[in-house]
Amino acid sequence: MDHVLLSEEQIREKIAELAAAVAADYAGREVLLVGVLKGAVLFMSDFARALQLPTQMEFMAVSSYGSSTSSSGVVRILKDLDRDITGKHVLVLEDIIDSGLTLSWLLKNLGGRAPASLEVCALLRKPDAVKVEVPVRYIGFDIPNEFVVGYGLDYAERYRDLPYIATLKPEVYA
Ligand SMILES: O=P(O)(O)OC[C@H]1O[C@H](OP(=O)(O)OP(=O)(O)O)[C@H](O)[C@@H]1O
Ligand code: HPA
Ligand SMILES: [Mg+2]
Repeated sequence: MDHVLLSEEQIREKIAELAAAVAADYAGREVLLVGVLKGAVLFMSDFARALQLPTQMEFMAVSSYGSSTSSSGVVRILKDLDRDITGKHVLVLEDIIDSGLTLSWLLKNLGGRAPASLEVCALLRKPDAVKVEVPVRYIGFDIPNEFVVGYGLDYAERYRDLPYIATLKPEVYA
């Protein structure tokens, strides 16, 4: 680990803010949260509890990084949604937008399934790494273009369990 970028408390406060914004915007509607596995699993679990609205949860697993620190650009569906989202208000929960390739692909894919609405809530975004612009309604933190781990984010499947977000020493992946 290099240094802690976002503490447990900073993450908790930000999730409360995001959940309040979503609750205000979606009042009176039922939201279908779609978590993108595996990275978004901790975010999904904390966000769903903070959100004071009736929600349902679905998960989709896609992978473009494998054990590398840069996106291959090739997105594979490892697990699809279990049900139809036609007519649903879908809010996609992502842990991070790095190149934007995963989300851009996912939004096209989900958009083709006729949801009533489709928005994104991402905890982290790296503005300097973006290769494709993706329309994102809710953003937690803009972070520097460094590889980060923790709070769901992995390097070669490790560190997802950390309760905070930290940068990884470059020599670990160089
Ligand atoms: O904007 P991008 O450059 O596409 O990167 C973001 C995506 O990469 C990570 O997933 P990963 O493929 O590592 O799968 P994982 O969540 O199972 O770790 C992350 O969880 C996002 O889904
Ligand atoms: O910085 C990152 N860390 C972990 N996983 C990731 N997937 C995209 N960017 C990252
Ligand atoms: Mg990963």
